[in-house]
Amino acid sequence: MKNNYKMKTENLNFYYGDFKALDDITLDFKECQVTALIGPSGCGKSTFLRCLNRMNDLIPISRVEGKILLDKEDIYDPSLDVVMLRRRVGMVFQKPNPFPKTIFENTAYGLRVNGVKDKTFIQEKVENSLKNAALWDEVKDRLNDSALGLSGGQQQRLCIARALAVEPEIVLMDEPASALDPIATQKIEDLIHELKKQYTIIIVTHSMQQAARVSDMTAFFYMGRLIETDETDTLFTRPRLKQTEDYITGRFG
Ligand SMILES: Nc1ncnc2c1ncn2[C@@H]1O[C@H](COP(=O)(O)OP(=O)(O)OP(=O)(O)O)[C@@H](O)[C@H]1O
Repeated sequence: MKNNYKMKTENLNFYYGDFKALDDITLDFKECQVTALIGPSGCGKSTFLRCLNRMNDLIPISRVEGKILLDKEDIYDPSLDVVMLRRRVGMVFQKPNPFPKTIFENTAYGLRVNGVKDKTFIQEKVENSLKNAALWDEVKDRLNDSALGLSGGQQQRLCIARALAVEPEIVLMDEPASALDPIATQKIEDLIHELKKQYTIIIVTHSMQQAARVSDMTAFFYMGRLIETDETDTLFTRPRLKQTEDYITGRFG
């Protein structure tokens, strides 16, 4: 039987030392949908996102309780291969972070790390990933130039191409457009619309307008708790809780 979710958290708690940053979060993400995580600064959105591909493992004082399922598999199961998890659940960060390498090598990076040697395969993947990230036409004649010479918006699309090259199933995006100008932001938003045909996307955004434009579902966090989640149209027009209404109408946060 097919799951009705691609990924799911069950009663997730997360601690930085004694500080409980996430409190009892149960939330699911459906395949090929975009889910936006919104809420005031410090409410735990990025912490939650980073739990989903175990990026928080790198923080020594951190501790997780509860379950996170990818399909039916618990991603915190000791037998799980974390490198494989991060291949399946890719991530794009707030600030574009290309490596000081060529555009081609940035895109091919994950394939090389995963031991792929076939040159033709790598070339095809690089081209496809750059096309999927809506960057190919702008860079196809300078694939061997440094990625650091690209504009901020181009660098961010390159980081998206790099994430796509290893064929993830889920793409996590932590405020992917917050460092970009309105035109570059629009390109990333258009891209998200295209990508959701193939990928499950979870995006943290500070912009409620952006959440309303790009997402199918929205989850509102406040002080480490999931307050309300619903279809985006419903959450923004008919929130069930006063706290959500106050936030989306700008009365706090
Ligand atoms: N490495 C860390 N060590 C200790 N506390 C942390 C760490 N990272 C985040 N926190 C704390 O956890 C809480 C949640 O932070 P988080 O960055 O997840 O919030 P956020 O909603 O993404 O905020 P913002 O919108 O400002 O990015 C905050 O109180 C923050 O200070």
